Amino acid sequence: MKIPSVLLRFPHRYFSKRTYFKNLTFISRSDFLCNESLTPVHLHCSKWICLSKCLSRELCHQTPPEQESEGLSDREKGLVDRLYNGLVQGHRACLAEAITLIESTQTRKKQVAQVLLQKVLSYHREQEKLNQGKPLAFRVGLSGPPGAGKSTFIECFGKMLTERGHKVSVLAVDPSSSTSGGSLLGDKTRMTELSRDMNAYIRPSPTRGTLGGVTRTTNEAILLCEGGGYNVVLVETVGVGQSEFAVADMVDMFILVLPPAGGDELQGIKRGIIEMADLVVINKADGDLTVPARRIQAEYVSAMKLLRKRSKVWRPKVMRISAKTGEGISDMWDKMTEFRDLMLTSGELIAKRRKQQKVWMWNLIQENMLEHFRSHLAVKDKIPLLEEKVLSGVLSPGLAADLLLKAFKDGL
Ligand SMILES: Nc1nc2c(ncn2[C@@H]2O[C@H](COP(=O)(O)OP(=O)(O)OP(=O)(O)O)[C@@H](O)[C@H]2O)c(=O)[nH]1
Repeated sequence: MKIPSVLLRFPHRYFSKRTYFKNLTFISRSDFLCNESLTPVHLHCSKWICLSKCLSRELCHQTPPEQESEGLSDREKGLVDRLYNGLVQGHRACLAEAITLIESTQTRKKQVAQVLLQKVLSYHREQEKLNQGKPLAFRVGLSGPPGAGKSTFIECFGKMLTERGHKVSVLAVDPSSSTSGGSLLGDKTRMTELSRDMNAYIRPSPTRGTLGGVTRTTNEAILLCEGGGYNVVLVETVGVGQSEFAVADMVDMFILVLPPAGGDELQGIKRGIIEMADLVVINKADGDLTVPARRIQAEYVSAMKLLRKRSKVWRPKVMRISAKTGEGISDMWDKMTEFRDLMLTSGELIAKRRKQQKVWMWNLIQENMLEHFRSHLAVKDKIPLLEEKVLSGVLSPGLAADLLLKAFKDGL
């Protein structure tokens, strides 16, 4: 059954009792009237009709998510149900617990987490169908060197969005935290006001060490945040490693935040990151830094003209903002929504997300295969010995790899 032009709306744009109407689906009155099969009406006002979620599930012919929990114990099923229900009702504590579950490295917990994720995915699919196939949330990657003002920016930007009725989640990707023992990002003390805002959720760094692990949990955390009703998901990463390349592969729009500093001070920033940016913002364009900010903006505008075109409908832009005074932040959001709308109407956004799903799948395969290889009985004991021989120059890396791969294949 096809429902024409079903719209998901932020209820509080139309009604004042925000919490009461949360998670209800609104369709326009004309669409309601031309579809005889839609009967259970919970609420009705001049322009919009409200349907309950259970009705929308029936309409989408989804497999009941209950079927996905086969194989779990009653306790585990109870946990999945509790987290799922809490999540879709927008409880932050359940979202936090669900993300902790997907970050777990224990095999059993990983299985439970996957069941929860499947349920959230089914919920997503049905909500997106009701939204005419349009994504429910805007996924934005944010990167920049330490000290560029990312947290000051997120605090200011996030507050502006929540005041406008959006729900914002901030996820920090920081693989360095596991090696250095300290976290560069995701520290809630850096965004004190936003972390107290009930319509914002800030998640500290993932705890799994490898970039692959972090990528996986961040991708899954994005889905959970969206399931929790967050319609703007910011993924923050520090722009001096590999993580921002991974983040660019999970978001709709990638933004680079730079300080008004010249080439020498930005040596840590890799050229590749600039190529990936859909928007470059020069922060701290206030006071004495206004003039240097203007100069850097002009430099980036001309440099970016030389970059390969990645989209048919969008040329990367360079803007000036001040996270301290808030100047330019609203214009920046306008540019971001312009980007999203153009990408959506041209079909590029959906194509990008599809491609990202494939990249994600292969990343997971790569990560798991390597883990499987390293722990396989046929090679596990040989690895240290062959590594030693490569280090001492007795064996070439190529030959050592061939020997290990052969042992692995023979042992399958
Ligand atoms: N003048 C001015 N200073 C700013 C602005 N934004 C941030 N700062 C200052 O720049 C410094 C670094 O800001 P942060 O927001 O901590 O920068 P960050 O990119 O999150 O840095 P890390 O926490 O090191 O990753 C702080 O002293 C801020 O007060 C701005 O718009 N104008």
